[in-house]
Amino acid sequence: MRLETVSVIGGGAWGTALAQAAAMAGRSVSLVVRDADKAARINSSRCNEAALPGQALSPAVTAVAEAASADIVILAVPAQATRGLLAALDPALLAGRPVVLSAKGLETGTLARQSEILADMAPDAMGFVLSGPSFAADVAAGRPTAVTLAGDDASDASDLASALAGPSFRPYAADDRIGVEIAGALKNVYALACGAVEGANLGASARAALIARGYAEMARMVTAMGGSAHTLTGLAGLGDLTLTCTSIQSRNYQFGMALGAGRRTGDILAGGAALAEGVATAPVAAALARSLDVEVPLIDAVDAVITGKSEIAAIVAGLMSRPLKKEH
Ligand SMILES: NC(=O)C1=CN([C@@H]2O[C@H](COP(=O)(O)OP(=O)(O)OC[C@H]3O[C@@H](n4cnc5c(N)ncnc54)[C@H](OP(=O)(O)O)[C@@H]3O)[C@@H](O)[C@H]2O)C=CC1
Ligand SMILES: O=C(CO)COP(=O)(O)O
Repeated sequence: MRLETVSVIGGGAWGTALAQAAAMAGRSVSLVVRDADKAARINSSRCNEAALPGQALSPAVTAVAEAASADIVILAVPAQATRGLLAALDPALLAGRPVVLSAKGLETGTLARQSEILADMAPDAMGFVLSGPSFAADVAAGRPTAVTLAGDDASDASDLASALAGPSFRPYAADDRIGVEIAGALKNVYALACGAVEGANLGASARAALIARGYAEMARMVTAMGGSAHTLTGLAGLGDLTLTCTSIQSRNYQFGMALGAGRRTGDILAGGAALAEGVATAPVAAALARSLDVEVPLIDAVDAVITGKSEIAAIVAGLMSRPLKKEH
């Protein structure tokens, strides 16, 4: 497999950071943004000011407004935009190529994982998923970061990991796409909950309990979907859950803090909140769990708060008064 050139589609924070990481790995990179003026501004200023203010871009990154053929395609748009993006792309750009899905979320309506959307829309593409503890600003600045890169074929995943690995970006190859995708989608839901704990001033002990019980829920979901709970011991599971559920830098955590302070989802969104994927994913994850008959009280709680069905105080009282049971 030739793995020299990379096309990153999506010029937000994560697309820009992944373009920078691929450039630092020695690849020649096109960063596909939605309009030509923005591409020109990025190329002349050598910075994507809207996405990663002040971050200088490697000379190996060129912004373009139209996707062209590349050896590796990386999709970095919000999870709800992936299907529409794929529908608009020339199938020849994807057929037989490694396509790396980097969005963390489940699709509204279909309950689909990102790799299921790819299989629907571009069945001839080779789907990989990339996830793990990695804030865009850290990756782009060259701070040490490690992620999981999973594909059906472990040897292809290793080749791709080698092509994208740089001095500060370390992808570990894996073969459990389901586990990696569910972990990446659900950690955002638990980050909303942990942010709400902070916003409602419920204490660090409550937040740690939430992380541990969230991890247990995640394991039930991954297993029910045919993934491996072992995947959760790695970067995409424990790693990203820890990062996102404890850091105010996380947009999901910030959104949760606003909920915890008593604000409504609609008001937070109307105020121009940054993308928080857990907001769309929580109701989908709750529906998915119901369809699989998996017990997920924390996901249900986040869903209830986000959709305005319940108040945080009532939810906490409800969770704390559930019948006592064995931990495992
Ligand atoms: N930021 C981070 O630290 C990380 C983010 N991720 C994941 O990456 C995904 C993207 O997040 P992030 O980049 O941070 O979000 P941003 O909000 O920073 O950027 C989203 C980008 O997607 C573009 N976009 C939206 N819809 C389309 C579309 N239909 N076609 C083309 N481009 C589109 C937007 O373009 P425009 O600017 O024109 O509106 C925008 O540039 C999310 O799933 C997130 O969970 C994963 C790891 C880390
Ligand atoms: O996924 C991320 C870090 O791994 C980014 O988290 P947020 O989208 O919550 O900022």
